[in-house]
Amino acid sequence: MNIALFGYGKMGKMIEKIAIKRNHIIVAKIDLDATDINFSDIDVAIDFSMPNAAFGNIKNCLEHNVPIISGTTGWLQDYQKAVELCKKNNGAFIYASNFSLGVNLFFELNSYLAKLMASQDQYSVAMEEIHHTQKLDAPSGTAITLAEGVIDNTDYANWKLDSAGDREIPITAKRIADTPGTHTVSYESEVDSIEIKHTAHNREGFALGAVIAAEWIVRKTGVFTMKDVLNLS
Ligand SMILES: NC(=O)C1=CN([C@@H]2O[C@H](COP(=O)(O)OP(=O)(O)OC[C@H]3O[C@@H](n4cnc5c(N)ncnc54)[C@H](O)[C@@H]3O)[C@@H](O)[C@H]2O)C=CC1
Ligand SMILES: O=C(O)C1=N[C@H](C(=O)O)C[C@H](O)C1
Repeated sequence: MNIALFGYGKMGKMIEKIAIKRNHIIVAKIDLDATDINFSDIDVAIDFSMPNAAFGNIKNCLEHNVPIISGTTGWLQDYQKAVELCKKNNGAFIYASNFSLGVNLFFELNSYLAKLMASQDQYSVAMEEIHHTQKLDAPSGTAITLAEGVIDNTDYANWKLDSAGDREIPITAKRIADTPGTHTVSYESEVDSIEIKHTAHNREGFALGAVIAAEWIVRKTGVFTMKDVLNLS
């Protein structure tokens, strides 16, 4: 498969390694706004760029009939516009806040635990995410997806960075050098705590998941999620 990388930073480079190992060809590495991209060569594009660049890259690919996988976080105010563009162009698009298999299993576990806790008013929920110091957005996209998993299954209505009011999930974001991504969901009562935690040891899981999603989406049309790719529920 001919793959174009939008964003050639920490993730772009890791995806390149894994894609080549899986016998794909990297036909373009776009690391800044570019106007001279040869879209006719590209079977699928993978975007791990920056919050202010992702939507433009997704739009560009969809308007040139190139399926696009995006893992960039911090641009979700434009997600619905991307969905509309995909439908209008009869294209193919996946956004995931986290492409690793482990985190996608963790999302399922989080939703299941939230369902169990929905009727247990003595517990209150909180989340913590820890990432490297270069991360631009907070809270992480993964923490937002985890919060949405709780909101969908309980009477929590919203999430908030740091302190939170009634029926709001507080998310703490910590930045510690060289931390690929650690997420904890905890339920506290007066007498005990329940915690679930996912720790990424490196970026390989994110990159492998993105390449698997790119392999999966070719010749499909529609807006998909990692649940579709991994056949979860
Ligand atoms: N969904 C997932 O599984 C994961 C998502 N991420 C997200 O992916 C994004 C990238 O992460 P990293 O590679 O660690 O960041 P990075 O900062 O190492 O790389 C981003 C690259 O994007 C480039 N860039 C800037 N403007 C661009 C444009 N208009 N078009 C193309 N490239 C452009 C920058 O020059 C930079 O090299 C972040 O939003 C991060 O939160 C990171 C890891 C996993
Ligand atoms: O910026 C990162 O590094 C990561 N970003 C994603 C997020 O915001 O959840 C996924 C992963 O945790 C690494």
